[in-house]
Amino acid sequence: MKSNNTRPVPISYFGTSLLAMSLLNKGNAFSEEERHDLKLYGLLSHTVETIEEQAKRTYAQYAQHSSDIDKHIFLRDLQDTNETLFYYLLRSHLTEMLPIIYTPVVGEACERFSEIYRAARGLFISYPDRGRIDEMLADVTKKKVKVIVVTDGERILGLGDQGIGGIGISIGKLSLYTVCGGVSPAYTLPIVLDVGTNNERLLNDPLYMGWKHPRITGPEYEQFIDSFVQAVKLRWPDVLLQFEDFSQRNASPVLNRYRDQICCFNDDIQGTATVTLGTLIAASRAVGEQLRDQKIVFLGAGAAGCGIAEQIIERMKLEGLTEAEARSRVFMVDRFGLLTDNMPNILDFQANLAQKKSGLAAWAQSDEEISLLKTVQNVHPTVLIGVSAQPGLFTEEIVRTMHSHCARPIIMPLSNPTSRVEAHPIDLINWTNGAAVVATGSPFMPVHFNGKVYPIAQCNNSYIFPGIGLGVLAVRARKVTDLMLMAASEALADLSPLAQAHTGGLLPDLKDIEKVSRAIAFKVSRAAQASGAAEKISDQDLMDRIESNFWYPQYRTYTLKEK
Ligand SMILES: O=C([O-])CC(=O)C(=O)O
Ligand SMILES: [Mg+2]
Repeated sequence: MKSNNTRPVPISYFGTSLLAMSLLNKGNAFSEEERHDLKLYGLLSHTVETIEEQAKRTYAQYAQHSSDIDKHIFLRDLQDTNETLFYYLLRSHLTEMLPIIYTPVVGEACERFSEIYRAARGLFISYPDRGRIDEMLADVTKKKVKVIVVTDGERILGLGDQGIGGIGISIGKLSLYTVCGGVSPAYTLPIVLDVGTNNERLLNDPLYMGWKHPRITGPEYEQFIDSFVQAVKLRWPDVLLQFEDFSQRNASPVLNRYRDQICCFNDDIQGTATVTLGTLIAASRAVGEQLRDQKIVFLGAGAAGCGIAEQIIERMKLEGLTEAEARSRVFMVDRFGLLTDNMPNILDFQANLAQKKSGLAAWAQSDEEISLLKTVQNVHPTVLIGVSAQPGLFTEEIVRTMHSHCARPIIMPLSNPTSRVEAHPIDLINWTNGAAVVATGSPFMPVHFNGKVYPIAQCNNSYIFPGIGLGVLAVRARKVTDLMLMAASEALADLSPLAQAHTGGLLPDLKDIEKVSRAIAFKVSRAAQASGAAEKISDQDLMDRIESNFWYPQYRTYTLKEK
């Protein structure tokens, strides 16, 4: 690990209040000199420890918990006590602990938020307090907030409305900004907008800690979101604002309203699209083709699915197809069947993705809804993507049918968490006799089949947003443009072991995630400059900026600030 700036940091906290500051606390790692200077004598036991020693003890404590949710609670406690140690531990056991602090276990933590609640973290901005948002933002003691993840908790992963429990996902995502993308935890802020909940279980739960009221909607909701965004702009004009897990109904309108007003993106629409596109470019290369050669069927035509589809179409155009050619290769199926232009109630963001019924062959001409199976039987897709949040819908029949027309089908059941996955990788590998190229949204163990080991790529936004954050911070980008997202996909695809060397995983190993984030940050920054969203600087300066922005979990030396 390289090192952060090593100069002693003057701080104004000492004694018990210093130990209570999770960003500054070092526990028994405070040196003799610091103990003296910062009035810690007697508050700590004799032995001065290194972070390695502390991490050994902490890992042993972690390992004593048998359930995943208890492990999650333990790690969150550590995060609230000593953030440097938390990130040190996480970084040392990333593959093991990422699923605990993030997808899938974070889903359960959101569902059970009020039950497992320990200590305050982040900001809760509730609708009844709408007149005081400026004041609430002023209560944040962090001097510089550079990345915010905000949710209104209405569509947490595939788990629906979790009310204020949604802040769990904001916390989890920001932990990844730090451990994967080197964004200092001192610069991050999780926020939940409490606009009520329609989850009956929460409304009837005496322990629920949020505003017990049905969700506000329509103009009241819009006005509230607007007050929030304007207050953020005023308080932290250069912040990167990540919208997370808003409902399908609100995600696109909110993004469209604010994407030119503040540096922001929607992780579920754009982050998912970016990582999926990167994975698909890599998968196409792995089977010796380009993306333009693929025929793609989606199950799930929500904001996330349509966001991915549009990004794929943009890329196919860059690879030389016309818009019409690209659109003719992408098919969206949702619970009403294949999306066609004669259907009533097509949503705005779906309209351009509906196939022209008149342009399809006889199989699509009856008035009945066209099922996923029927679509696969007739379209002969080479790529199948699941973003339906409905488990098990990629059935054996569908997968075998797909494989009968395509030697190396690319199959991506992306729904999260694990309980929502459209098919399990082991089945996909079995049903296709080992031929499928598989990527999932949640983490899965490698599959052993016929004496071979198949690593399962986790096509999750976590490959992308930390790198985007690092890049945006490095060049202080004013916007997140489509060009920047496209650059992030390409950077990821270029690092695919399977595409490069025809062996190994489709996506880079998690142990290389810092390298991946740096590479993405570099290309994203370049694209920001090319889009006019950031000042131009030389490659060397850019690399220096990325490196100097990268925070490592190491203790700094403190001295008491002179009054
Ligand atoms: O958090 C994840 O694992 C991916 C994501 O954004 C979602 O499913 O909403
Ligand atoms: Mg999400």
